[in-house]
Amino acid sequence: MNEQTFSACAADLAEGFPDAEWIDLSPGRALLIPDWLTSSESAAIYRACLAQLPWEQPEVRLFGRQHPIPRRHAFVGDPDVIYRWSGLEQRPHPWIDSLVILRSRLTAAGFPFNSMLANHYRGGADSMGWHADNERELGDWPVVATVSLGQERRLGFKRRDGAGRLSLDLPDASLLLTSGAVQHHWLHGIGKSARKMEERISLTFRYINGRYIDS
Ligand SMILES: O=C(O)CCC(=O)C(=O)O
Ligand SMILES: [Fe+2]
Repeated sequence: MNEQTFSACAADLAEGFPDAEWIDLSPGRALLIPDWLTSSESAAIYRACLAQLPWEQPEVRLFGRQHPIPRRHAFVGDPDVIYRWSGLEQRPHPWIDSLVILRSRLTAAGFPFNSMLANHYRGGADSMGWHADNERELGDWPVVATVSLGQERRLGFKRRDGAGRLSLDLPDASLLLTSGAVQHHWLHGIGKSARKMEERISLTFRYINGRYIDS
Protein backbone atom coordinates (compact mmCIF):
# COMPACT_ATOMS: atom_id res chain seq x y z
CA MET A 1 0.00 0.00 0.00
CA ASN A 2 1.53 3.31 -1.07
CA GLU A 3 1.93 6.30 1.25
CA GLN A 4 -1.06 8.24 -0.11
CA THR A 5 -3.46 5.33 0.27
CA PHE A 6 -2.09 4.68 3.75
CA SER A 7 -2.61 8.31 4.78
CA ALA A 8 -6.13 8.45 3.32
CA CYS A 9 -7.32 5.23 5.01
CA ALA A 10 -5.64 6.08 8.31
CA ALA A 11 -7.11 9.61 8.30
CA ASP A 12 -10.61 8.17 7.78
CA LEU A 13 -10.07 5.76 10.65
CA ALA A 14 -8.67 8.51 12.91
CA GLU A 15 -11.88 10.53 12.50
CA GLY A 16 -13.71 8.08 14.74
CA PHE A 17 -11.10 8.35 17.51
CA PRO A 18 -10.49 11.83 18.99
CA ASP A 19 -7.35 10.62 20.82
CA ALA A 20 -5.67 9.36 17.65
CA GLU A 21 -2.19 10.77 17.16
CA TRP A 22 -0.02 11.05 14.02
CA ILE A 23 3.65 10.26 14.46
CA ASP A 24 6.15 11.75 12.03
CA LEU A 25 8.52 9.02 10.86
CA SER A 26 9.51 10.86 7.76
CA PRO A 27 9.42 9.99 4.93
CA GLY A 28 6.82 7.65 6.44
CA ARG A 29 4.29 8.13 9.17
CA ALA A 30 2.36 6.25 11.80
CA LEU A 31 -1.03 6.59 13.45
CA LEU A 32 -1.48 5.63 17.10
CA ILE A 33 -5.04 5.08 18.34
CA PRO A 34 -4.69 4.63 22.12
CA ASP A 35 -8.25 3.39 22.70
CA TRP A 36 -8.91 1.33 19.59
CA LEU A 37 -10.36 -1.47 21.77
CA THR A 38 -12.29 -1.19 25.00
CA SER A 39 -10.37 -2.50 27.99
CA SER A 40 -12.75 -5.44 28.35
CA GLU A 41 -12.30 -6.37 24.66
CA SER A 42 -8.56 -6.17 25.13
CA ALA A 43 -8.66 -8.39 28.22
CA ALA A 44 -10.82 -10.99 26.45
CA ILE A 45 -8.58 -11.07 23.37
CA TYR A 46 -5.49 -11.30 25.59
CA ARG A 47 -6.92 -14.35 27.39
CA ALA A 48 -8.00 -16.03 24.15
CA CYS A 49 -4.60 -15.51 22.53
CA LEU A 50 -2.70 -16.70 25.59
CA ALA A 51 -4.79 -19.87 25.78
CA GLN A 52 -5.27 -20.68 22.09
CA LEU A 53 -2.17 -19.65 20.15
CA PRO A 54 0.69 -22.13 19.65
CA TRP A 55 3.34 -20.10 21.50
CA GLU A 56 6.96 -21.01 20.98
CA GLN A 57 10.39 -19.66 21.78
CA PRO A 58 12.57 -20.78 18.88
CA GLU A 59 16.35 -20.45 18.71
CA VAL A 60 17.86 -18.16 16.09
CA ARG A 61 21.46 -17.81 14.99
CA LEU A 62 23.07 -14.58 16.17
CA PHE A 63 26.78 -13.82 15.72
CA GLY A 64 27.43 -17.49 15.00
CA ARG A 65 25.65 -18.83 18.07
CA GLN A 66 22.17 -20.21 18.66
CA HIS A 67 20.04 -18.16 21.09
CA PRO A 68 16.39 -18.50 22.10
CA ILE A 69 14.45 -15.37 21.08
CA PRO A 70 13.89 -13.13 24.16
CA ARG A 71 10.07 -13.52 24.11
CA ARG A 72 7.55 -16.05 22.81
CA HIS A 73 5.79 -15.79 19.49
CA ALA A 74 3.09 -17.41 17.39
CA PHE A 75 2.25 -17.04 13.73
CA VAL A 76 -1.33 -17.04 12.42
CA GLY A 77 -2.47 -16.72 8.83
CA ASP A 78 -4.42 -17.90 5.84
CA PRO A 79 -3.48 -21.50 4.94
CA ASP A 80 -1.43 -20.63 1.87
CA VAL A 81 0.74 -17.99 3.57
CA ILE A 82 4.31 -18.69 4.53
CA TYR A 83 6.77 -16.29 6.12
CA ARG A 84 10.51 -16.59 6.44
CA TRP A 85 11.87 -14.78 9.44
CA SER A 86 15.48 -14.86 10.72
CA GLY A 87 16.03 -18.06 8.77
CA LEU A 88 12.91 -19.64 10.28
CA GLU A 89 10.10 -20.75 8.06
CA GLN A 90 6.82 -19.88 9.77
CA ARG A 91 3.81 -21.97 8.87
CA PRO A 92 0.55 -20.34 9.90
CA HIS A 93 -1.75 -21.48 12.66
CA PRO A 94 -5.43 -20.95 11.71
CA TRP A 95 -7.19 -17.73 12.75
CA ILE A 96 -8.97 -17.87 16.11
CA ASP A 97 -12.35 -16.14 16.58
CA SER A 98 -11.15 -13.03 18.37
CA LEU A 99 -8.46 -12.46 15.73
CA VAL A 100 -10.97 -12.88 12.90
CA ILE A 101 -12.92 -9.98 14.39
CA LEU A 102 -9.84 -7.74 14.67
CA ARG A 103 -8.74 -8.56 11.14
CA SER A 104 -12.18 -7.74 9.73
CA ARG A 105 -12.19 -4.37 11.51
CA LEU A 106 -8.85 -3.58 9.91
CA THR A 107 -10.04 -4.78 6.50
CA ALA A 108 -13.17 -2.62 6.82
CA ALA A 109 -10.89 0.38 7.43
CA GLY A 110 -9.09 -0.34 4.15
CA PHE A 111 -6.14 -2.31 5.55
CA PRO A 112 -6.10 -5.89 4.24
CA PHE A 113 -3.98 -8.47 6.07
CA ASN A 114 -3.55 -12.21 5.56
CA SER A 115 -1.36 -13.03 8.55
CA MET A 116 -0.43 -11.98 12.06
CA LEU A 117 2.68 -12.52 14.15
CA ALA A 118 1.91 -12.40 17.87
CA ASN A 119 4.60 -11.60 20.45
CA HIS A 120 4.36 -12.44 24.15
CA TYR A 121 6.59 -10.41 26.49
CA ARG A 122 6.47 -12.21 29.84
CA GLY A 123 8.07 -9.33 31.75
CA GLY A 124 10.66 -6.55 31.49
CA ALA A 125 13.41 -8.99 30.56
CA ASP A 126 11.60 -9.96 27.35
CA SER A 127 12.37 -7.73 24.39
CA MET A 128 12.74 -7.41 20.63
CA GLY A 129 16.00 -6.28 19.01
CA TRP A 130 16.30 -3.49 16.43
CA HIS A 131 14.89 -4.58 13.09
CA ALA A 132 12.64 -3.57 10.22
CA ASP A 133 9.76 -5.61 8.85
CA ASN A 134 10.95 -5.40 5.28
CA GLU A 135 11.26 -9.01 4.15
CA ARG A 136 10.66 -9.45 0.44
CA GLU A 137 7.41 -11.33 1.08
CA LEU A 138 5.95 -8.19 2.70
CA GLY A 139 6.02 -6.36 -0.63
CA ASP A 140 7.42 -2.92 -1.48
CA TRP A 141 5.39 -0.87 1.01
CA PRO A 142 4.72 -3.08 4.02
CA VAL A 143 2.04 -1.60 6.24
CA VAL A 144 2.01 -3.19 9.71
CA ALA A 145 -0.84 -2.89 12.22
CA THR A 146 0.13 -3.57 15.84
CA VAL A 147 -2.49 -4.17 18.51
CA SER A 148 -1.14 -3.97 22.07
CA LEU A 149 -2.68 -5.96 24.92
CA GLY A 150 -1.63 -5.74 28.56
CA GLN A 151 1.47 -4.04 29.96
CA GLU A 152 2.42 -0.77 28.25
CA ARG A 153 5.84 -1.08 26.61
CA ARG A 154 8.07 1.43 24.87
CA LEU A 155 8.66 0.96 21.14
CA GLY A 156 11.86 2.69 20.00
CA PHE A 157 12.45 3.95 16.47
CA LYS A 158 15.79 4.98 15.01
CA ARG A 159 16.52 6.10 11.49
CA ARG A 160 18.87 3.84 9.58
CA ASP A 161 20.95 6.87 8.54
CA GLY A 162 21.28 8.05 12.15
CA ALA A 163 19.23 11.20 11.47
CA GLY A 164 16.45 10.65 13.99
CA ARG A 165 15.27 8.73 16.98
CA LEU A 166 12.03 8.60 18.92
CA SER A 167 10.07 6.35 21.20
CA LEU A 168 6.41 5.63 21.62
CA ASP A 169 4.62 4.13 24.58
CA LEU A 170 2.12 1.55 23.38
CA PRO A 171 -0.72 1.35 25.90
CA ASP A 172 -3.12 -1.53 26.45
CA ALA A 173 -5.90 -1.66 23.83
CA SER A 174 -4.04 0.56 21.35
CA LEU A 175 -3.57 0.23 17.59
CA LEU A 176 -0.43 1.44 15.84
CA LEU A 177 -0.46 1.63 12.04
CA THR A 178 2.91 2.19 10.35
CA SER A 179 3.26 3.09 6.68
CA GLY A 180 5.51 1.20 4.28
CA ALA A 181 8.19 3.91 4.12
CA VAL A 182 8.78 3.50 7.86
CA GLN A 183 10.15 -0.01 7.28
CA HIS A 184 12.59 1.26 4.65
CA HIS A 185 14.02 4.18 6.62
CA TRP A 186 13.68 3.24 10.29
CA LEU A 187 14.49 0.37 12.61
CA HIS A 188 12.30 -0.39 15.60
CA GLY A 189 12.53 -2.52 18.72
CA ILE A 190 11.31 -3.07 22.28
CA GLY A 191 14.05 -2.67 24.87
CA LYS A 192 14.41 -4.62 28.07
CA SER A 193 13.30 -2.87 31.24
CA ALA A 194 14.57 -3.24 34.80
CA ARG A 195 11.16 -2.09 36.08
CA LYS A 196 8.68 -4.61 37.37
CA MET A 197 6.47 -5.29 34.39
CA GLU A 198 3.38 -7.34 33.74
CA GLU A 199 2.91 -9.37 30.60
CA ARG A 200 2.13 -7.96 27.18
CA ILE A 201 0.96 -9.46 23.92
CA SER A 202 1.39 -7.59 20.66
CA LEU A 203 -0.50 -8.67 17.56
CA THR A 204 1.29 -7.54 14.39
CA PHE A 205 -0.90 -7.86 11.31
CA ARG A 206 0.89 -8.13 7.96
CA TYR A 207 0.14 -8.75 4.31
CA ILE A 208 2.40 -11.42 2.84
CA ASN A 209 2.66 -11.67 -0.93
CA GLY A 210 4.80 -14.77 -1.28
CA ARG A 211 2.49 -17.71 -1.68
CA TYR A 212 3.89 -21.13 -1.07
CA ILE A 213 2.69 -24.13 -3.02
CA ASP A 214 3.24 -27.35 -1.16
CA SER A 215 4.22 -30.02 -3.65
O1 LIG B 1 5.77 -5.84 20.16
C1 LIG B 1 5.80 -4.84 19.42
O2 LIG B 1 5.08 -3.86 19.56
C2 LIG B 1 6.76 -4.84 18.27
C3 LIG B 1 6.64 -6.08 17.45
C4 LIG B 1 7.42 -6.05 16.19
O3 LIG B 1 8.14 -5.13 15.89
C5 LIG B 1 7.30 -7.18 15.27
O4 LIG B 1 6.61 -8.17 15.57
O5 LIG B 1 7.90 -7.12 14.18
FE1 LIG C 1 8.65 -5.24 13.82
